[in-house]
Amino acid sequence: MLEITDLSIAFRRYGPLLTRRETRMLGPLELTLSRGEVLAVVGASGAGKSLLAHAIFGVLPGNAVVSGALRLDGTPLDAARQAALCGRLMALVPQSITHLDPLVRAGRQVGWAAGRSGHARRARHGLARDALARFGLGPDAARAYPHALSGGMARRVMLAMASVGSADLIVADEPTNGLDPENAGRVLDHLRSLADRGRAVMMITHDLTGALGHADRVAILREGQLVEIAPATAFRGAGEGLASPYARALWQALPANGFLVPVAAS
Ligand SMILES: Nc1ncnc2c1ncn2[C@@H]1O[C@H](COP(=O)(O)OP(=O)(O)OP(=O)(O)O)[C@@H](O)[C@H]1O
Ligand code: NI
Repeated sequence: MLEITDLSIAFRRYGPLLTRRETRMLGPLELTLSRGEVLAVVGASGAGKSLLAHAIFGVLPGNAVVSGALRLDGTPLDAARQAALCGRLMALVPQSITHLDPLVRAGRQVGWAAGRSGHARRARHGLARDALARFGLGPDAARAYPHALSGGMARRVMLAMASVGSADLIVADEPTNGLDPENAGRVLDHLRSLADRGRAVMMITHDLTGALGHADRVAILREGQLVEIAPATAFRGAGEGLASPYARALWQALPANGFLVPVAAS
């Protein structure tokens, strides 16, 4: 469904005497995402995970220089199409909870998202209520303004917004940050069920263990480079099924695998 070819992102900086420099932060990389699939994107802080998400939605800052090609269902995904499809055919769960409108009650914002995705006005309220309930939020949360929500509650409101419509492509940037294990499990299960119903899900996370139980494939980013894309089933044993030393080191460093210090990483 989504094809990313030769994608690079650099940032323009101005140096002394009006010199201009570009620093590459991501890529070049290739990535595909199919319907029915959960692709986890894993990497350390600063690896470029959010940049990848923002490139797909066309919401990078003005000093970003993007090259490469994105295609959605075989058609180029250019800026006009990104703007037209965002919140309809494709939905982003942003990493930062500041994306909620501070002046609007949470339930109403989920209702707006339902409206943007094409639902009739009279259906929005019920859809918003159901979407919030899926993530364990009741009427009190729906009535609250964002400042009165905890970080984890705000994140669940954003998840409800992204899943209230019928987006075919859902990109969730750190969807379980700030959530307790029960709610985190609920979120991962719901993302999995969206894929099982034929959507394509990209799940960005620091949490390799949480991702493995729910993802089909895992893409590993390191300092802007795509180190490896491995099936989730390759993360077992001593990581013999993984091609790169870095992926093996990440796997071996997990608590369940004995906290091996990733000395082998290169
Ligand atoms: N507007 C910007 N201008 C310059 N550099 C930027 C900008 N936005 C991001 N970067 C740089 O790009 C790199 C990747 O950032 P990104 O937000 O994608 O990381 P991340 O993998 O999502 O990290 P985290 O897990 O902390 O969210 C970082 O080094 C960051 O400093
Ligand atoms: Ni990020």
